[in-house]
Amino acid sequence: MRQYLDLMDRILREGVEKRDRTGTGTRSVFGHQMRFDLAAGFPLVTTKKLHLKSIIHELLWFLAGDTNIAYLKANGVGIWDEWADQNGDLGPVYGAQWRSWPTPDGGTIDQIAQTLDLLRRDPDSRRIIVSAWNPADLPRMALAPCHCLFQFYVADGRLSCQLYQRSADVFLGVPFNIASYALLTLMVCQQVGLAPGDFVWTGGDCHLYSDHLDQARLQLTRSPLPLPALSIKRRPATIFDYRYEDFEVVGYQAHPHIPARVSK
Ligand SMILES: Nc1nc(=O)c2c([nH]1)NC[C@@H]1CN(c3ccc(C(=O)N[C@@H](CCC(=O)O)C(=O)O)cc3)CN21
Ligand SMILES: O=c1ccn([C@H]2C[C@H](O)[C@@H](COP(=O)(O)O)O2)c(=O)[nH]1
Repeated sequence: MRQYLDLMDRILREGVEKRDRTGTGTRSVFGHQMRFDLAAGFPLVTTKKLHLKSIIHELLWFLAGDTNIAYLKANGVGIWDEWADQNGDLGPVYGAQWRSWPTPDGGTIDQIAQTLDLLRRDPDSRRIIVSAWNPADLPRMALAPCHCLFQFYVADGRLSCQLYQRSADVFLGVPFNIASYALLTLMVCQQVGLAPGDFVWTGGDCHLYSDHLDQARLQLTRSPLPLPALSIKRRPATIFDYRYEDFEVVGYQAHPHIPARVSK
């Protein structure tokens, strides 16, 4: 994961100080791209230990179209707690937009089902896109989508995915976001019968919060370890039928975890 260390290093060297919505303050660069060959290993950060558990459950929760934290809490995942209301609701965030984007006539669009259908029918299409950025719904969302648009691409029997992330908490959020989309791409590969290609991460406002700078510097003193592999133990009937137990990370070696405060 040299790519990830390079991004932190770039922000520390070139980043400008920038105030932000949360009041914490950041160092920020605008526009950055990283590429991960999914055939070369699963891109899970090795310079601090990450728990794939939260990442897997969050992705299954998005795919289920769920926007209430009850499922996450039931599985010991607390990453969305701070943003939920008294009933656990987050408003029409990722899951709602992915699975039931509202149409003007009162219907809904299942962007995930359409994406799998399009990948099978017309893999050369340049329109295989899922967008969570729904301006009409933004006022009702607890947090505007950060990973807001992704596109699939098929060439030489390999499936690639590119994400546009408009706002990137590089220390806490980005390791989650990379692993999550890498996992989603492997699941889609399995479903449509393609080999894994690249995951391309494109960031807009890429920032380190001012209370993450020491943690970032500590991480930069560490050497990346070989990437683990991600094994999917079963081929479920559809993209919506995966369970937590279907996934296993094999050979994950990592430096110790580095705690950090999340800005709200
Ligand atoms: N400021 C901010 N950064 C984010 O990354 C972020 C938000 N807000 N709001 C919405 C979601 C929630 N996300 C989060 C929230 C917390 C952690 C976090 O605390 N991670 C810890 C371990 C948590 C765990 O596995 O239970 C870490 O050390 O990675 C990560 C992503 C990503 N998003
Ligand atoms: O998946 C996620 C979700 C959120 N973030 C970060 C990026 C920002 O630090 C905040 C969102 O604040 P905005 O003012 O709405 O940009 O959360 C992330 O990195 N990944």
